[in-house]
Amino acid sequence: MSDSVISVRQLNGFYGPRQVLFDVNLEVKPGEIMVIMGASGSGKSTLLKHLLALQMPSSGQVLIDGLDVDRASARDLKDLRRKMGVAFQGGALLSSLTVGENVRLPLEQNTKLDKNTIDIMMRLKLELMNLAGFENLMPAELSGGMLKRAGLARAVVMDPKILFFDEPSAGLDPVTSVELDELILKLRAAMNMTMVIVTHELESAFKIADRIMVLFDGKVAQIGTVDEIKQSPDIRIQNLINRRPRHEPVDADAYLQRLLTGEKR
Ligand SMILES: Nc1ncnc2c1ncn2[C@@H]1O[C@H](COP(=O)(O)OP(=O)(O)OP(=O)(O)O)[C@@H](O)[C@H]1O
Repeated sequence: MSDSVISVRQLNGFYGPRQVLFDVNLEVKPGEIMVIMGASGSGKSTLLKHLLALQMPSSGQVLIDGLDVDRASARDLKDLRRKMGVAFQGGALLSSLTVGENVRLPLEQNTKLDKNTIDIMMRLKLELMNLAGFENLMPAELSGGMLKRAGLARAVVMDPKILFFDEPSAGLDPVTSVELDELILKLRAAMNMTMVIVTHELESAFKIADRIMVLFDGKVAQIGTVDEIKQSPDIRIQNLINRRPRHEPVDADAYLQRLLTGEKR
């Protein structure tokens, strides 16, 4: 028995005949923030789809909160989905509803709670996201950072056990992005939620992650703490975190200059 909230074992994922995930293993512990990084096309979104039970393993196992998603009944999957909060870029707020109505929506659709209780829960989550008093505004009236926070409030309004967050910093300026990172940490502290976050932003990853998983071409390159990843002996990871291209173009003039002067790089 493992005490992991998420266990991925030897997962192989395909789109039709094309394999995009190869023998992926991952354990996420309760209350842990796991950040998934990797170049574009490395399989991050596909892995997320497996973790959300939107895609089933071709081989291998995905256990979420102890449930083997591939063997679970429709009813079990429905119950499982209630324990998962999702804040995705595509999952923007509904523009015709107020911020408050958007945040209330999951409670209205999935619970039989009365209006007052739903109201209190909505306000609590908005307050946690520093959006107290904004419930009557329309999404179009919010800034990019506020929209993200409102989306996050909606994702956690049902008190999920696990939060999945895709690209929290995308489209945000650096200051707003730092504020959002702080809110993510505050949220974890307040709700002791397990989180899986996909991000391209190194600074953000290093700030919020307990551990980072790095994917390359559908394979796990490394899973480790921030320090372990920073000191990784894997040259691909060093390239990723130092933002060097995979194959550095050779600058003939500079090379000749170094050769002539004996200067080291
Ligand atoms: N619906 C699909 N059908 C076929 N191939 C797909 C599909 N979605 C993704 N792929 C392919 O699977 C591979 C992994 O894609 P995925 O979107 O998981 O990567 P990613 O790391 O999330 O990329 P990005 O950072 O650009 O979002 C890519 O080669 C992609 O072209």
